[in-house]
Amino acid sequence: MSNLLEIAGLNKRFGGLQAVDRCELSVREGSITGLIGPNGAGKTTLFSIISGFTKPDSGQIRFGGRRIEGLGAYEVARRGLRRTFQIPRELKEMSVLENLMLVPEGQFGDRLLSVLLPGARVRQEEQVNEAAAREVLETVGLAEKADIAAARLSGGQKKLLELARCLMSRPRLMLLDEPTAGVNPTLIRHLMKVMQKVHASGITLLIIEHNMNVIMELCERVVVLDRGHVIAAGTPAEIQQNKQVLDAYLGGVDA
Ligand SMILES: Nc1ncnc2c1ncn2[C@@H]1O[C@H](COP(=O)(O)OP(=O)(O)OP(=O)(O)O)[C@@H](O)[C@H]1O
Repeated sequence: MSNLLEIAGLNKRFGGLQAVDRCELSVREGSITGLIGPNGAGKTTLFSIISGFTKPDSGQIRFGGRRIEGLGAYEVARRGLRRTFQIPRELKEMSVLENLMLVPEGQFGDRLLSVLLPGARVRQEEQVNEAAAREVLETVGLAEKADIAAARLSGGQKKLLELARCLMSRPRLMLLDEPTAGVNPTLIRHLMKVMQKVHASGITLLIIEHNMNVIMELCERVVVLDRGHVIAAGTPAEIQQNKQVLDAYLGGVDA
């Protein structure tokens, strides 16, 4: 299996803090890869850099064989790489369905050109968009909530909506930032099934997760970050027994 994402020598400093430090990481096409590490290890910063929200100081990122470091978030997303956020970013007053329908880019209806086009074409595109949004809601199990305001969803349901928004554009690679954090155990089970379904549909997943049960069950490969640097990579079983990984976690616990 070839690598869909390859990161080499990546660095990012915030003032006196080296948040990402000579980071080397790869994600195989078609895999579910876990990204773990103690609090403050640099996981979210790494996601922000990969997805074009934060500029790295140096280093290379290849996605599908092409360099993407330094591209903006819009351009990275257009190439098929999307991320979710730890804290869901739904538009609260809009319905769940509308939240999804806003995602696709380059719709005729959005462009100035649409003023010049017959309305029927815009309406036809809206219908296609709505059908796609309903299908995504079906996939994540939110179909019954389509018409309620996003603000009325529970915390766990907002996590599902965040994932659904990411799914709307059918990316090649999805970066999921703590998809199960703050979610009750029943909904965690459901979220895991959704992630497996998304993966089975052909999307590669890189997941930041603190819940080790989720990592162990979902991921075929786990990468461990500590102080911005990758200290280990391997199967979940290998990682569980890695002394350097245990030390990294215990090092963060106050005696
Ligand atoms: N914009 C920023 N400015 C300054 N420091 C930052 C910024 N973003 C992150 N940091 C710092 O960089 C370090 C890495 O943070 P990051 O959020 O990437 O870690 P993390 O591994 O995702 O942590 P957690 O598991 O707690 O979410 C932390 O010390 C954090 O305080």
